[in-house]
Amino acid sequence: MSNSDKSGEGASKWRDKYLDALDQQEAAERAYQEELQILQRALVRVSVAADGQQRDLDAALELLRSSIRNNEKSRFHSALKALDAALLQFDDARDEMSTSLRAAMQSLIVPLLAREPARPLKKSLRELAQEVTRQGELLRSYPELLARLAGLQAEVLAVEEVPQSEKGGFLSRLMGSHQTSAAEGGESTPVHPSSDQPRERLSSGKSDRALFELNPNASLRDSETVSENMRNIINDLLQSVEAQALEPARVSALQQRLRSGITNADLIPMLEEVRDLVMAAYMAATRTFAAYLNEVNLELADIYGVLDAAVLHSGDLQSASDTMQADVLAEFERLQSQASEATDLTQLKNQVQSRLGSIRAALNAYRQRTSAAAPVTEQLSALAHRLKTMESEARKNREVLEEQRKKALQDSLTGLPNREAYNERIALEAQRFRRYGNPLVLAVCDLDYFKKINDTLGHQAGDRVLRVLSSAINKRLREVDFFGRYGGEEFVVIMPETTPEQAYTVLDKIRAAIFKTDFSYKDMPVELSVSIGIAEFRADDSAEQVFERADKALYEAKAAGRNQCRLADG
Ligand SMILES: Nc1nc2c(ncn2[C@@H]2O[C@H](COP(=O)(O)OP(=O)(O)OP(=O)(O)O)[C@@H](O)[C@H]2O)c(=O)[nH]1
Repeated sequence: MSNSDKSGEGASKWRDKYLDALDQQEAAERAYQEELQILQRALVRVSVAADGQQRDLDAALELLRSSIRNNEKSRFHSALKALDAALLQFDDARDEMSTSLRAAMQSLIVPLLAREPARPLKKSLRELAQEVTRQGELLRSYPELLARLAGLQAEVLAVEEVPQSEKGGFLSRLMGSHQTSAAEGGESTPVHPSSDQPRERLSSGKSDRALFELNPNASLRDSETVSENMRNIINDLLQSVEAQALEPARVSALQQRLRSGITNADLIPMLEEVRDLVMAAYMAATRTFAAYLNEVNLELADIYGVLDAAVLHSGDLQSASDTMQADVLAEFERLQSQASEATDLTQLKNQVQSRLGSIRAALNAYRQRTSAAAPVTEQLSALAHRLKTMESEARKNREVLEEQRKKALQDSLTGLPNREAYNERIALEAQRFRRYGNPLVLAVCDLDYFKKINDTLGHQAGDRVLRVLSSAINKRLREVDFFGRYGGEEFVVIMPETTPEQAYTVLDKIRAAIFKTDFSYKDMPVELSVSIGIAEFRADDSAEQVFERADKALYEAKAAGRNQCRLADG
């Protein structure tokens, strides 16, 4: 190849390379322009969304938008600088605002706490104060925090206005009454914090908390409708109650309320009602099943009686079988001895044939004697087999049922009877008290400063404290006393045949013993103490009224410094 050919080839290679590079450059340019446009559009949208927060910020955002719209590069840079400064200012202003909002919220909560509201209300207020400290930096959390504060404030103030006689029992307010009033049951009556029904006020205060427990990201606007998912779950629960044909009117009223759409404000009172219905349905189903098992047991006992008699009457079958076995064995023995004595094969063959004939005859005789009775015997043995299976199934069912019942009435953390078990027992004891008038005492115990234990050592330590405390109290009470976990760090003691003074002596000893207990968690000593409120049953008292008095005495014990017992006022 000549030199000029070589240089022509080299030039064309370089041209191709140059054209390729040019194509790549153009493609990169196009991509860059597209990305730039996307960024500009996004910037404009964000700036529109951020409008209206603050005047300086709005002006900086408008400057930025117009520089983008008119494609003015130099203005774009100065607009970015102005925006930066406005944002810093805005941040400071927002911090200031959240600090002053936080202070304002706390200054609203403190006077409410100073009014010494009932313990559950006090708890809710304290929790709210903590949440304000925790979440107070987020301006968007204020609508929810304010709604909670408004609800609690209404409760505190309204409780003070409602005369004692109209308040209803603490228990019924806390647990939710089993009977709903016409207003409560009304189709679309929204349950609002400002409602003047004491139970509803309390429930709605709890609603907010419970909602957050269900979904920490939940928005708590009372007027928001509840999600379809949640409505379906409630509906499923109602259907399971409906299947038990229990309180059909109440169930269909709830279903109708659900269909017409419920808001967050309605949710918790409704869930409380559904919970009561489901519990009642479960208990009713348990009772029905237990009654059925009882009937099966009685029937089994009857059938066994009949079988026993049949076995007695089948004595002749047994003797037929014995005769047949004896005949067959005798024939075999004869066969054996003849076989050993036989001198030739033909003789042996004849002897075997004759003996086999005898065995066949014995078997035939047995078959004839038993053939008449055979169907009855087979039926009896099939029946016995079926009965055995039924009996073992019934026993298993009984065990499962017993297990379920135990679980439903037991607190899983401490193994103590739970609030449902307390409800059953207190109703029984109150009935006995009304009939016989023997002294009956109810005490409410509450661990002191439990929150501090949880906060400093963690929930696991708290749980261990609850278990230790439960067994420490339980082992010091009599068999006839009832000791259960009412909820959280609160326990209840029912002491039948006991005067308040006797109860005081026993419980104060227990209190002192707990205070002396050396408890430590991971080598850290933890001081434990309890406060106890004690109240006796008086004529015409309901269990709720006595609970309320005991709880009030407990509150006084707490206020007087904790680690003490207090008798409710006469
Ligand atoms: N570890 C644990 N903590 C629980 C349980 N149930 C409730 N608690 C906590 O118990 C604490 C109760 O706190 P508070 O009502 O403020 O009562 P306290 O700190 O004992 O204060 P006083 O009763 O006034 O002496 C809360 O922090 C609850 O979270 C539980 O099952 N396990």
